[in-house]
Amino acid sequence: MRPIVIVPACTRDFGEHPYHAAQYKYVDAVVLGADCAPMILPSLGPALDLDTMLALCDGIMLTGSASNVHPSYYSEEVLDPSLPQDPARDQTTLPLIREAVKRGIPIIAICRGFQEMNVALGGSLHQAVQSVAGKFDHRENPELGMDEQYGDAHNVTIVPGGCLERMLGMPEIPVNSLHGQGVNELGPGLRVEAVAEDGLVEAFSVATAPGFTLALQWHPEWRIQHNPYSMKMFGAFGQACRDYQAQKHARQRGSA
Ligand SMILES: N[C@@H](CCC(=O)NCCCC(=O)O)C(=O)O
Repeated sequence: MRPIVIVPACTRDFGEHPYHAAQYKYVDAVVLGADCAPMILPSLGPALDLDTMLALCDGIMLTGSASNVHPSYYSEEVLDPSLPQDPARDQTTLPLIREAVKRGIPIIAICRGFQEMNVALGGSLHQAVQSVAGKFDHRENPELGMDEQYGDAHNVTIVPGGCLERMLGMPEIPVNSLHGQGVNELGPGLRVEAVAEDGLVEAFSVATAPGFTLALQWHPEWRIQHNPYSMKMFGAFGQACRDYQAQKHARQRGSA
């Protein structure tokens, strides 16, 4: 059986009705990149039976989203109220992340997922990176086509000795960039794995976590099979999910 990877949904309105939604490319990446079985998790917030869902899963993928993590979670006021938020997703993923890290459940986090992981674990964000002295504008140009928006935008330097360097074996890789927010303070116990040319943190892992953790500001899920770096990262995540699943089944047999 393939490991089950839960993918927390965003809340989106389609017509008059709110939906729990996840984009195809993230769900596809779990299959094509990690060879795992994706399961979209409704963003029920406090109504979610966290214990049951975490007992079911063998991994978690936190997706990107146009919505921002509410800044009250890192003690700030909303800077730009015109930008979208997703309180239901915040109320679902922030406690989910803390509990999953504690249990050693493998996590891969992308863009908004990267940001909510940092906030969940005690960090803070720049609400508008482009307004920070010395930082580039990391947003995509919405007037361009999708292939250009998700094309290479800048390089990231891979920090020597980290898990990302072990996965990729490269000192630097090109990445895409579609975000207006970014890491300000990194949460305690988080390890920088890659930085952009302007010094912005672009990847981290949880040094104190018992399990696999990899959080990426860029989008490896985009046309994943055409990007060898993305396939290596998702391959490592998938293997971590298989290892976690085997250990969980061994524990269950041991207690049977
Ligand atoms: N809203 C945050 C995170 C941006 C993000 O996740 N962008 C990707 C949205 C589209 C997709 O999922 O591919 C920010 O602006 O920093």
